[in-house]
Amino acid sequence: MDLEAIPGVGAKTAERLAELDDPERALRDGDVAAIARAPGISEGRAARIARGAIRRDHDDPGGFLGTDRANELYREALALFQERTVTDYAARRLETIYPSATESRIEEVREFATAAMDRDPDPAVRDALADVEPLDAPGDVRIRDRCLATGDAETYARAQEAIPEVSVELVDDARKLSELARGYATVVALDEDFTGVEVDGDVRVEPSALENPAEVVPERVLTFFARNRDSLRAATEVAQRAGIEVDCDLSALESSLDQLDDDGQVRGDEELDRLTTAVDDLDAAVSTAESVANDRLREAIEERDVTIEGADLLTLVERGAGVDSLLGRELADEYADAVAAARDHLVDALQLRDTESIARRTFPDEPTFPVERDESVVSRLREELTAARDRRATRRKRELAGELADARPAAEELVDAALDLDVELAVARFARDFDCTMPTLTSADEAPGFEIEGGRSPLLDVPFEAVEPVDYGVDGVTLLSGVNSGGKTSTLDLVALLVLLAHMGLPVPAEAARVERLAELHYHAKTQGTLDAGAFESTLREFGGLVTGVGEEGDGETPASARKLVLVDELESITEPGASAKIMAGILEALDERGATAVFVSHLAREIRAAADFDVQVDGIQAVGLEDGELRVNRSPVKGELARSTPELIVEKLAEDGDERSKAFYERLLTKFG
Ligand SMILES: Nc1ncnc2c1ncn2[C@@H]1O[C@H](COP(=O)(O)OP(=O)(O)OP(=O)(O)O)[C@@H](O)[C@H]1O
Repeated sequence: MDLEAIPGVGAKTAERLAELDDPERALRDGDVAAIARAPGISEGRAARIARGAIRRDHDDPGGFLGTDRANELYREALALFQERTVTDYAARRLETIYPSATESRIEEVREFATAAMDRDPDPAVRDALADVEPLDAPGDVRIRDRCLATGDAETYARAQEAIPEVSVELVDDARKLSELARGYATVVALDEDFTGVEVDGDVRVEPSALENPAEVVPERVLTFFARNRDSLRAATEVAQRAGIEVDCDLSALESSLDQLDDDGQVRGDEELDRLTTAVDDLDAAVSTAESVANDRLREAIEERDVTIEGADLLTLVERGAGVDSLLGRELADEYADAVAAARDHLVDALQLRDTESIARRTFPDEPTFPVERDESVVSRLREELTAARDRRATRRKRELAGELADARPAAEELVDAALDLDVELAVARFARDFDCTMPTLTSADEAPGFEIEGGRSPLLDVPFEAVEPVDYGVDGVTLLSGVNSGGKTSTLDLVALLVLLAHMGLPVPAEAARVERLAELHYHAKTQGTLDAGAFESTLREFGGLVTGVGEEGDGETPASARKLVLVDELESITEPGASAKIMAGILEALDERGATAVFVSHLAREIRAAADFDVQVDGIQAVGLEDGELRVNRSPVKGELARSTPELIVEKLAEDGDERSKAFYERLLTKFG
C-alpha cells in the first residue's frame, strides 16, 4: 500500500506509519488506537490519517465542514456518541466517522448504523466491555536458558529473524556445540550435520525448528495470552452475553487461559505444583525430619537404664570407641525406628514419588546421635526434583502453547468483535436516548433542501425531555425571523446537526428527516458585536467566495454553490443595520441565482425583503402570546410568516389593554410595524 497516497500523509508520516506491525490493517480497519502507536503520531493526527485513508478508498474530496461553526458542531455531535462508549478504542474509532459528500461512504456507515440500532444496549455487556482492550503483542520476550546453533550464515540470519527471543550462535564443530551446551540448559541445533554428534547436555538437532517457533519458544504464545488474559476473558464474556458469533471455541479458550498466570507460567497443574513445592520446601522438610528422629531417640535414651559390664566398658574405652557404638549395641531398634519416622516424614511432607528412594538415604543406617542429614544426598535430591520440575514445566508450557498457538487469530477476532460492538452500542444508545430515526438522503433533483419533522436537538441547554419538537423544511433561500429567544439559533443548530449526522451516515434525533445530499455545509455563527473595518472586509470576502464559488470546484453542470447548505445567524450585527440589510439582500440574491439552499436568521427580515430584488421567502418563529410577562413560543417556524418581534408584541398588548386615551397612541405605534 502506498501510504503517501493517503490525503494528508507525507513522506515523513509514511515512514512513521511503516514502523507499525501491520499499517495496512490499521488503516483499513480505521484502527485509530493502533495508528496512534506509530512514533510521533498523536491520537488526533491518527484519526485524521484514518479518515484520509477512508476518503481515498471512496474517492471522497472531503471539505464538507465549510466553517468553524460547522466543525464545532461536528465535534459536539461526535462527543455525544463518544460519551456512550466504554472503551477508548471505540471512542477513537468513532472519529473515523465524518460528514462526507460521497454516497458510497455515507451508505457504508448507514449500513453499519442501521444494524447497530438493532443492538440491545445491555448494561451487563457494558460492564464486561470495561476490561476489553486492544490486544498487546509483547515484543520484549527474552529467553536466556535456550539458544539456537547453526554453522550456516544464511540460517543464522533466518533464525535471528524467525525467533528473536533467543540468541543464535554460530558453531562450526562439536567442540563449540558442547561449549554452548555447558552455558545453556537447552541448545537447538538447526543443521542436519549435527545429527549423531555426541555432546553432554540437552542438545537437540531440529532442522525444522524455524518453521515452528512456538515449539522452541512456547513463551511467545504464552506471554501473548498471559498479557492479554484479562481482555480476552472480558471479550469472551461480551461475546457470550451479546450473542456475537465468533469463529472461536470460547470455553476451550477460557479453560486454556485458566491454566496461565500473569507472567506466562502454567498454573493449576497438580504435578507441577507438587514438584515446585517439593523444591521450595526441601530444606525445611529435612530439618523437621531431623527433629522428628532426634526427639524420638532422645526420648528412648532417657527412658533406658543402660547396664554395661566392666570388661565391656574397658574394651570400648581401650578401642577408643565413642558412645555411638554403645548406641548401636544397646539401642539399635530404637534408632532404626527414629530414622524410619524421619524418612517417612520427609517423603510424606514433600509428597515424593520417583525420588523416594533417594530421599530415604538422607538419613544414614549407622546409628549416630544426634541424627544428621547427609548433605550430598540432599543436594542430589534437590537436583533431581528441580530437573523434574523444569521438565514438567517445559512440557506443560509446550502443550499449552500448542493449544493456544492456533487460537491466536480467533482471539484477535474475538477482541475486535467486542471492541466493534462497543462502537455499535454507542450508536444504539444515542439512537435510543434521543429518539432517532434514519434520515432520507435525496439528490437535489429529487428534492432539494431539507425537511424535518419533530426534530429535537440534544445540544440545547435544557434537559432532553424538555426539548420541544421542531418541524421545519426549507428549499431555496429563506429568511428566518422570530421573537427574541424564540429559538432561531437553536433551529439553525438543529438543522446543521441533522445535516451533519445525515452525511455521517448516522441516525438523527427526529421523527422523520429528509436531507439533500450536499457537498458542503457553511454555518456562520452569530458575530459578537460590530466588526471593525478589517474584520468586516474579510467576512465580506468570505461570503464573496462562498456565493461565487471562487477557488472551489463545481461538477461542471451544477454551480458549486448549489450543493452547499448555507446557514447564517444574524449577519446584521457585523455592521450598521441599514448597510447590513443591503448586504444580506445582495448575498441572498446571489445564492438564489445559484439555486442554493440557505437559511439566514435575522431581525431585519422586513428590511432585507424590501432591499432584495426577488421575492425572498420569510419564515417566522412566532410568539403564541405573553403569559405572566413570559413569551410563549411556537418553536416550529411558520412558513411564509414574518414573526412579530417582542417589542411589537408588547405594543400590541398595550393597544389591547390600555385605557382609552393611551390606547390610540399604542394603536398608532402598532401601525408603524405594518
Ligand atoms: N425546541 C426547543 N425546546 C425547548 N427549549 C428551546 C427550544 N429552542 C430554544 N429553546 C430555549 O430557548 C432559548 C433561546 O433559544 P435561542 O438562543 O435559539 O433563541 P434565539 O431566537 O436565537 O434568540 P435571539 O433572539 O437572542 O437570537 C434556548 O437557550 C433554549 O433554552
